[in-house]
Amino acid sequence: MGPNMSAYSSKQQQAANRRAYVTFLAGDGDYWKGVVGLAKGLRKVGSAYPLVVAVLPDVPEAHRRILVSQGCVVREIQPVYPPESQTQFAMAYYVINYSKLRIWELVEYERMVYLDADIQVYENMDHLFDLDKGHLYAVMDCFCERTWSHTPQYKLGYCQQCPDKVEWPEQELGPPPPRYFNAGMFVHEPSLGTAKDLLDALVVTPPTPFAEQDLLNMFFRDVYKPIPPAYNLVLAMLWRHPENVGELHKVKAVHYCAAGSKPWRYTGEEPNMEREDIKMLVARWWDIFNDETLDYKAVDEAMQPLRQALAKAGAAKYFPAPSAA
Ligand SMILES: O=c1ccn([C@@H]2O[C@H](COP(=O)(O)OP(=O)(O)O[C@H]3O[C@H](CO)[C@H](O)[C@H](O)[C@H]3O)[C@@H](O)[C@H]2O)c(=O)[nH]1
Ligand SMILES: O[C@H]1[C@H](O)[C@@H](O)[C@H](O)[C@@H](O)[C@H]1O
Ligand SMILES: [Mn+2]
Repeated sequence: MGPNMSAYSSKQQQAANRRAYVTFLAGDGDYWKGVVGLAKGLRKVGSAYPLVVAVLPDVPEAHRRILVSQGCVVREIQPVYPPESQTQFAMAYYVINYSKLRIWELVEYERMVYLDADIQVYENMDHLFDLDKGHLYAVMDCFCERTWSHTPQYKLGYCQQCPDKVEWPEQELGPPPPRYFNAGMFVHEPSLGTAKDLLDALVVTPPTPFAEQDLLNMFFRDVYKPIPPAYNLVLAMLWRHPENVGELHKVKAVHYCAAGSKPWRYTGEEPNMEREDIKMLVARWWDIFNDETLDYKAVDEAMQPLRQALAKAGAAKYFPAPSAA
């Protein structure tokens, strides 16, 4: 390798070092299992970038140690609280998700892909880091589940996934609601300026049922760019809008967000949970979680620069993660 080439690749390397997946972990419950599953899933698809876990102070030391032993980069963040209000969140615990706003403060990274702990990645999606800067990329949500029952969309049976099926009554309600993303997955650029603006916006914005998801939708309205549902398959899409899902085996990331679908709590009892596709997706999650060959080994770390270089050169498919072999 000539001197120019090595200078080039070290520059590439520096850029790669400033990219990471990031997830969020709060409390001493069982969501750490989701994070472990995600870390192993990212390894299985040969992702070139680390998984940062933004943890709240209430995550026990024992859980943090498990995450580190799985190769995660653990970063403690301080909780963020919304202004006081009588708001009923769609799920009572959504209030803790305001702390997700802290991930804009992780400025040692220039580009991050945020993933909820209840997401599993089944296909490599490292190319998301190459998208044009200046936008927030995420998948459009679906308004058809009961969690949306407080909204005019739900009451009318209007969903942005099929806007022509039930027409929005523009005469009565004005223009249709702007495109709305699910905040379980998005591509963002950390920035202290944006982080401050988000926290300032929070102070003057009354809390609403979908907590930080609503706030992020308002804040990024003008720079939001939708990406295909395959990057964050909200499970309800399977029974609400199957025509928008495409082939299940081509889906890159599955979001186990429907009531009763978290794999580590799955009983099959809630509505739709007895579906064959759901059972298959839950089993697929467990296969990865239980696969010891996907456990982190320090040798993976040593391979990272090589994997990144090959991924850049488009050779990722010829070079699967060694642990997945
Ligand atoms: O006790 C908990 C609860 C949640 N989380 C973290 O918070 C994330 C969000 O919680 P859920 O995945 O249970 O929430 P949903 O997917 O049902 O909710 C959706 O709406 C939320 C509104 O607050 C968020 O925007 C969330 O990212 C979006 O996918 C989890 O994945 C996990 O990363 C924890 O660590 N511990
Ligand atoms: O964030 C929520 C959550 O993930 C719900 O489970 C889903 O029904 C909604 O569509 C979504 O907006
Ligand atoms: Mn989720």
